[in-house]
Amino acid sequence: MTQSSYPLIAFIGGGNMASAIIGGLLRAGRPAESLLVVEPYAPQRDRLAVEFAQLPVLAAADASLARAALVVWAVKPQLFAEAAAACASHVDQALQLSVMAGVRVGAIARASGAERVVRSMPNTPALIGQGIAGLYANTAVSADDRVLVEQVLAPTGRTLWVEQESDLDAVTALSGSGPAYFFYVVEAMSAAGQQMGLSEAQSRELALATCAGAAALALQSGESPTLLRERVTSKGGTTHAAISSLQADGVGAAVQRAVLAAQQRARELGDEFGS
Ligand SMILES: NC(=O)C1=CN([C@@H]2O[C@H](COP(=O)(O)OP(=O)(O)OC[C@H]3O[C@@H](n4cnc5c(N)ncnc54)[C@H](O)[C@@H]3O)[C@@H](O)[C@H]2O)C=CC1
Ligand SMILES: O=C(O)[C@@H]1CCC=N1
Repeated sequence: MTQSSYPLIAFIGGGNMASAIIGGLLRAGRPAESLLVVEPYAPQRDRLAVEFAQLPVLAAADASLARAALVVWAVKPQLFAEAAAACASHVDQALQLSVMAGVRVGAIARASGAERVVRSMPNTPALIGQGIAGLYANTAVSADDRVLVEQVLAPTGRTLWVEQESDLDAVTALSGSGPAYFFYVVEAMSAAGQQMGLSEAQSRELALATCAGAAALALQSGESPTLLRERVTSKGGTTHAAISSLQADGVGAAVQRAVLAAQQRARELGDEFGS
């Protein structure tokens, strides 16, 4: 592909999530000049300049945004309306891709003036190319648009399309917020390691390597987590003692309640920002 044959991608907001996608695209060989970022916060612009040489970054929206085939919304949901007001007159012909939690396609179409909108819900492992992003497209989005979105997100990890926009609230609760649940469990396992006399570094290494290995085993074997758990659990052994303790404390139900609380919050955010 020649440099000029790459459709221009504009990012509104150049923070964590935008950086994860930009880093993936550059690593995959996309030229920096085929990207454009609007980032009003000067220290963040400096960080982008250090991390991504040659990346064109604007301090404010201007008419050059009109060249973008794809506009990626990567601001905090609370700042979307303000950011959209500054960009709408330049971006209304482009395909819109949002990574914002809770802002629904209707609100994005209205504020950007654009017809074609894809909402995505990525997660932070996108930073190392191991994320998973849920995707939802409105009816104006074409098959070619979907392919472009998949290409843009591919370097950050997997993608999964959902048919109902409301399913993105479940995706947000499960995989969007999910890395935090995992870190919470690792924190608790590491604390227990230290309580038993291991050092902080030893505890963390053992907990993280175990979780990474267990996830890789589950993914590669394709076997159910229940079967894999039962295979670790010897009758009358140590795992049985631990799982019995978790069950007595109602940890499984507590995790389910936590995920449903996140889904409820995702719905509330959607209602807040309008449909
Ligand atoms: N952090 C996470 O785990 C996930 C975050 N998200 C979503 O991604 C979005 C971005 O999150 P982060 O990258 O973590 O936030 P961030 O705060 O790192 O990045 C947002 C950037 O937008 C910039 N900004 C503020 N006002 C702007 C404007 N008017 N025009 C252009 N840029 C503006 C800020 O200066 C900041 O650099 C949020 O909507 C969040 O819901 C989605 C999935 C996971
Ligand atoms: O906590 C949040 O609202 C965002 C969405 C998913 C992860 N972080």
